[in-house]
Amino acid sequence: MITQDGNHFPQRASFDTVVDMANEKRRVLIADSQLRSSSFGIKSSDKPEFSSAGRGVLAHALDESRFLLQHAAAAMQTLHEQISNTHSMVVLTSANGLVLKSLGDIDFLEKAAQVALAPGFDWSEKINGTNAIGTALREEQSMIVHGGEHFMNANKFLTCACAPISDPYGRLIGALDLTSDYRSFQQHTMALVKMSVQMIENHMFEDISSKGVVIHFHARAEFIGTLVDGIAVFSADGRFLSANRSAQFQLGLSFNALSAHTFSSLFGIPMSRLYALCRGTLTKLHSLCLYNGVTVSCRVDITSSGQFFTGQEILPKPAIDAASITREPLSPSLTPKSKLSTLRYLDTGDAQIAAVIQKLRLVRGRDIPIMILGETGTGKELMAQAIHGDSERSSAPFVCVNCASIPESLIESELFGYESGAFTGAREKGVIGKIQQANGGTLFLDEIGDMPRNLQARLLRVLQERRISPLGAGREIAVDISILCATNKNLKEMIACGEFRQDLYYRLNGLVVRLPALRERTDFKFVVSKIISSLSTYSKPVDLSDEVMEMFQRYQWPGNFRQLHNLLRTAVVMSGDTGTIERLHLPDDFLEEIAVLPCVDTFDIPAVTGALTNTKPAINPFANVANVADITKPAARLEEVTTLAIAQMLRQHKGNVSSAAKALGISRNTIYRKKHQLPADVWD
Ligand SMILES: Nc1ncnc2c1ncn2[C@@H]1O[C@H](COP(=O)(O)OP(=O)(O)OP(=O)(O)O)[C@@H](O)[C@H]1O
Repeated sequence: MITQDGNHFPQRASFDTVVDMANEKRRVLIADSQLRSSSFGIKSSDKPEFSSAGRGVLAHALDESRFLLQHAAAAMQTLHEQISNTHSMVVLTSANGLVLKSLGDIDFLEKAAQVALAPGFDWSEKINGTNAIGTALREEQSMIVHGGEHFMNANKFLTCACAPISDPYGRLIGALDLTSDYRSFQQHTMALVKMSVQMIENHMFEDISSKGVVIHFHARAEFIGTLVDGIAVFSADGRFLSANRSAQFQLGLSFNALSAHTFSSLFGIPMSRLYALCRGTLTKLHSLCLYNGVTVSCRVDITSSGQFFTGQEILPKPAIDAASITREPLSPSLTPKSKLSTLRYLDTGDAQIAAVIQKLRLVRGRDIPIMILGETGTGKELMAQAIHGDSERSSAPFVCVNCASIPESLIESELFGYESGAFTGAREKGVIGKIQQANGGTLFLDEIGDMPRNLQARLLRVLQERRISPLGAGREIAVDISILCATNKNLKEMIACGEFRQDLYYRLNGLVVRLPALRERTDFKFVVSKIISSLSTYSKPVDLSDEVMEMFQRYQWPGNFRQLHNLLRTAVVMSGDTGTIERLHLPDDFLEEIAVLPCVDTFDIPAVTGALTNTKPAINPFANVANVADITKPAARLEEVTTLAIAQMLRQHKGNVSSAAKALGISRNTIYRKKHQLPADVWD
């Protein structure tokens, strides 16, 4: 028998025997780790070396871990909410043990700061000796390290449970850890961490699902679509691509062992038979027999284009999708020409978006550089992917360079690449730069406004001459790329201040399109329902209560789609089987912000008023605030409105934070967070 951790146990071991073996195994692993720690030259009395890795290293690690961070955010938040007020912290690290993100209780955060659980600190065994993060990463299995089991005395007040995280290709990419004061040790902590890791790993399948045939399976049909759903992905011709933890567990094979298998060797039928079985019945469950004799229920996700989906996409599926699936044979040999437009997926009923898509279609195939403008999270990158997906270049690479997240010192080598020995520390074989990687396809320069000034000239040359010279190469390489870029900065202002080259600007802006902010979109309700249905594909449909929809429409969504997506992801999980997202499923910080907004009948929000006419106004927290007229100007920004309301209430309560917070229905912390923005007279 193989557990979900990959541990091997004899088939007929009793439960007690299994527990004893697990404990014994943990003791052995801790003892091994203690020996390793000594061999690293660390002493238990040493003060931990808690010098932060530095902004450059952290920025690089954050950039490299974007995929992990993106998929871990919601699970971390949910775990954090589950353990709030238990003096604990949730910590996400890279595969090297560098803390990328931590969430925790304020009181414990202060204590934890002394042992540096903040981003940028290194918890590998080499630095910290035996500890759950370092040891779990070293052993590639979940670990509890409790109190005195920590190698360093300074860490002995902690109890930590950590589980490693693998990407859909079976590569270790990080770890999730829950750390508390050792006195608050809970038996179920490890289970919570493992469940969160399973959520993160399953969520990552969104990204790989478009690359193959996705099989969801479980011996119990009702578990399909839940956390323990087995997910395995195969290429169109049946080669194994990926499997989540539950699939590995059910199949009794590790990721590496599965790599030698095919669909038919595991599920007992050839791929062509699967296609025939699924024709016209994609949502139906099929019964298949695994190679080990276990019968499982399966659901298969396949798209008409020979590409496949998990149902987790955020984009609407056009009605013809389903129809063509039932009509056409699901043959892997379909040519890219039958591919549905990806731009069309983004056209969800907003007039501004429709106009943008129309313009983009007019320049399709002309390799005209396109500049996408819009606030953060408005979908610029998604639009860039859609432009590429609709172009003749769609079978070649789409390479994204985020100019803001690459440290300035690395951006040149990242873009242009280098040859072996180009500089000290360069990799032996050299590195192919992103521009060359995009050859034949599309290079997307995200956050172009953050491109360092000295590299702007080099980039301009590439755009003019379509040639690059990698560092240390002494030769030029021709490249054939289509250029897209995006920014939320005002490049014209940057040009006026001398921060952005005018000639580069004109090279990049063959066509400029601006994406509307979420609050301006007239298809708001539609996109909300689309996102919800993508998030709740496997459970029963989820709705928003009228009250929540009213709040959503009143809110300004400074983080746009990204913020909406994250909020809904957690809300869908929290709403469980109730089928409706209610106020109690929304995060406190959102409720606090919405509480200080005037209700809809006092505010004129252009894009949503039409949709709001029949909605119930929320209780207006401004009812007691003097001088409401100041803050109800349509142009007032969310941040200003919030600050002004807090200032007015503080004046009214003579600087008493508790009373003002109570009157506004927000927490004292929210007021303290805004302290630096408040005028001095509010405290008098
Ligand atoms: N039309 C849409 N419908 C649903 N979700 C969307 C839509 N557009 C974007 N998203 C989601 O919102 C998130 C942010 O999108 P994206 O990264 O494309 O935005 P961006 O404008 O490039 O952000 P930034 O400026 O911060 O880089 C992603 O998770 C994306 O899937």
